[in-house]
Amino acid sequence: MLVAEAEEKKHEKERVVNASFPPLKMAGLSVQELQDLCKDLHRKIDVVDEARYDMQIKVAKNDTEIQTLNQKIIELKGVKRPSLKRVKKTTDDMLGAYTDTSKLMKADFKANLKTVKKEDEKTKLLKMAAVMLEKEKEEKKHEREATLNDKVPALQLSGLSMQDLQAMCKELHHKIDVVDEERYDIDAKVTKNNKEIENLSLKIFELKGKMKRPALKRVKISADAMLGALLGAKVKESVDFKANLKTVKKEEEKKEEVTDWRKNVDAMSGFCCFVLRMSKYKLFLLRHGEGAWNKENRFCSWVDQKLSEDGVKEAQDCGRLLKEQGYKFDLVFTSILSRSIQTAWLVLEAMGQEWVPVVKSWRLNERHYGSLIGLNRAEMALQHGEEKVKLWRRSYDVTPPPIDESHPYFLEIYNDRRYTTCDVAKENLPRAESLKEVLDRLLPYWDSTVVPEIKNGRTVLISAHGNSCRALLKHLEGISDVDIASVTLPTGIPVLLELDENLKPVKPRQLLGDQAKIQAAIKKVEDQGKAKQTAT
Ligand SMILES: O=C(OP(=O)(O)O)[C@H](O)COP(=O)(O)O
Repeated sequence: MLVAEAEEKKHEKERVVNASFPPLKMAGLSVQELQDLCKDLHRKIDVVDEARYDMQIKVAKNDTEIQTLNQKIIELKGVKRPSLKRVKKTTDDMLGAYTDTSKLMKADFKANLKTVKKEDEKTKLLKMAAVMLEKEKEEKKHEREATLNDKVPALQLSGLSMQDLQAMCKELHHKIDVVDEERYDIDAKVTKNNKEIENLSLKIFELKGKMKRPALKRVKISADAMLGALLGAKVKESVDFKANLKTVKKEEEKKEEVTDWRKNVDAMSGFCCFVLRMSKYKLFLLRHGEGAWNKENRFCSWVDQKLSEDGVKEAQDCGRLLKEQGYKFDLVFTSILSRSIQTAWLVLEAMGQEWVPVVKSWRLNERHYGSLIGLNRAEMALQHGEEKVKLWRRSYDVTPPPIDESHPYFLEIYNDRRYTTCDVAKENLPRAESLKEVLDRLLPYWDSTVVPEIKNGRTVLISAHGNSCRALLKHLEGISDVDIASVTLPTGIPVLLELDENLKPVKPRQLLGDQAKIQAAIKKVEDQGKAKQTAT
């Protein structure tokens, strides 16, 4: 069976590599055409070689991460790691160590930082560490360029005969195959490593014990509705029977709190009240196109993933649709995560409105999922049950356990230079958030920065994330804490809100595009929390 599997993998590899670079056809080509072919093949080697190089770096990074996670598991299982030696060092010694790269690897930041008492000394050290990291990044960049140039030297075509050119084409074509095969193998290793990291993270999560049980929300619900639910009638999944049974004391408690503006509207006989209020402003909310981790069904949150190929297409389609419908933007707001910025750029490009200013703020970032970051939703559902995953994902005021320094993505997030540019100090940035906490950090920005622009008559696009957009929708539409759980936004679909002079919606939100496809996309996002599937 193992042999058969290996054979199958070999064929798959050959199929993929051959499909990317079909056999060489040189018959009947002129000298000029052969030269062009050489250039084209040379460029392709560059592209494949760059991809190969980047993946190799990722493999090295993943290997280190796997080692760290394994170590963490050993620790959590109770086998003690030899304790770090807390060397008392003066600030000057430490600064010396940081400027001397040979000593840098040995410096134990955590232990030493604790010994440095004065705040200004700590700041000095952190600044030095930031400079070092920046320098290291630059060095890596140069190393990458040098390695790639070595591997694929510049093309020399002048003075070559037709025969020479044909030989060179063959050589280059062969080289592409070699590099592409290497790239394929490394790609397979990256996938394997990612899976392993995911499993190890899950194991750590398990070992750290069960998550804090979220406080149950006491929803007042009528006795009839509860009986209906018990008898199988369609009710909201978020209903908590135990809590409800305790709250239902008398039949008079049938009165349901209605804070959702749409319910108020229904209560006032349908849409009649909309026509009484004029639509003054149009506001567009957009959850970015599909990101790499949306595809892998992992909680992405503050990890900076780029758009997947499908995500790029979604953003471009969104821009084309908005253009077709004649919309024009004056200002775009994004988070400081690449996937929302990339989406804004692609939308503007597809609309031919690249000149429109784009303003970024961490306050539009995705909800901080704390220690859940990086974990696979379907696997979490398998371990903890779908209901629990739904609570973590959709309840309004449940905060997941915070991310801590041992989390595999902690440093990647908090060492990122972008978080030194925020309007709050890095140490005060969230370590985990409920949707409520997202709204709490988003509202001051909305009120102080976005609202004045809208009221000045600017048509605004907010290119952000599933949960930052949901938080804003909750605020604008007055959706209740309970009902917000059933609001799901698919990626790459623009949401149009028409607002009156007080920025209150005058009609239901419109998700623009093919409605059947939108419904299917919403279902796909909801199903991400189901145990059955592991990736989309
Ligand atoms: O990164 C995320 O959202 P995003 O793709 O909108 O940026 C979250 O992981 C979304 O997860 P959720 O749909 O389970 O709330």
